[in-house]
Amino acid sequence: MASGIGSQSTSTSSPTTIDFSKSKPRTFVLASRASKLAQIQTNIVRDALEAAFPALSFGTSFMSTEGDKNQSQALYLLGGKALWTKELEVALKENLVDMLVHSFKDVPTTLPDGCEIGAILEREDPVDSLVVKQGLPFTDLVSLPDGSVVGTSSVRRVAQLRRQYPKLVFLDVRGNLNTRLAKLDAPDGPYTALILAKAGLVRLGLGDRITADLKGPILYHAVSQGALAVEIRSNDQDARELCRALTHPETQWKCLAERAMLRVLEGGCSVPVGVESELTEVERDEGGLKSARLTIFGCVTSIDGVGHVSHKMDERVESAKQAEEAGEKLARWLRDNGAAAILDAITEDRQKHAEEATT
Ligand SMILES: NCc1[nH]cc(CCC(=O)O)c1CC(=O)O
Repeated sequence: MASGIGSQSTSTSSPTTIDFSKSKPRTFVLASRASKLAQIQTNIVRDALEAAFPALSFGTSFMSTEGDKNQSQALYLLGGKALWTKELEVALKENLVDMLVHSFKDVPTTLPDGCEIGAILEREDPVDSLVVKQGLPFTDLVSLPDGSVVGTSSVRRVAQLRRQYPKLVFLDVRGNLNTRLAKLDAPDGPYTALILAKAGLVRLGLGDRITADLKGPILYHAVSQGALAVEIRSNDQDARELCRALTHPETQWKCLAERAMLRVLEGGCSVPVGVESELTEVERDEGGLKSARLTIFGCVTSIDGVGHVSHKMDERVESAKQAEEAGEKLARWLRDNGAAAILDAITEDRQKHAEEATT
């Protein structure tokens, strides 16, 4: 019998009618990256599963991914690969684990064959936050002195902020959140401030480090930022059934619309695409979310911050699929109105760097 942490799951059957009370006991192993944030997020999902299915048992397993190991190369150049998910997906497919817990924004818009998103949990506040070095008096981006060094490894943040704050200097900063904050506060360190996702700080109990929240039009957040997703094997009916109970439909509709936009723009996790979405006039029935008005804003910015295309759409949607279609439509508008040229230039630049690195 499978039991304990990191144990191999032995159940491979997929019953057509699921009756967990009668089926053989099976421990569902949840897995994620090994960072403190990833572990906290995995525990959030495990707690939710235990609360919903008290008769079942759940274990956890943590591993490091390429994104954790490769701390030297700029994320911009590593862009487009499944940096934070690939090793985990291999373990999932080999039945070593059963459910992967991801920050949804780190999940590529196309999943490997045999894997699917089973659950999308309620989103934390998706905005980015400014975190100023301990002891400094600055309260927002405007108050930072000329030449201040702002740490972030995200091309989206750099591109959007360069446009509006040419006085600031942007510098890569890598490592998990605690490492980054230690680099920020180091007395002789270069950084005056960092830009970090609010959700990660809040989940780590570091919300008191937030100096200011940044949202549009100053900074549009990343696709799916702030939401957790659970990835499962497509043939694991039991896991799918469990996951269904965890999904927060409003978050699902918004995040799927945002991801559909990104997929059409053919960007990975590290392209300068910003988004904000909202559901209003929400109608519900016994089946859950029935219809809502989806307002979705999307933008694509060139790396130097000079080129910028944005658009906002508003549509009545009656399913997750229709929300995705709205996201796709927004992406096509952006592509046809200048985003294609910006993204092509980035692809070319990445290829140039890759060639230089190998010759
Ligand atoms: N790989 C970075 C990453 N992926 C998810 C989060 C934060 C949590 C979230 O967006 O759900 C972060 C840290 C950050 O961007 O500051």
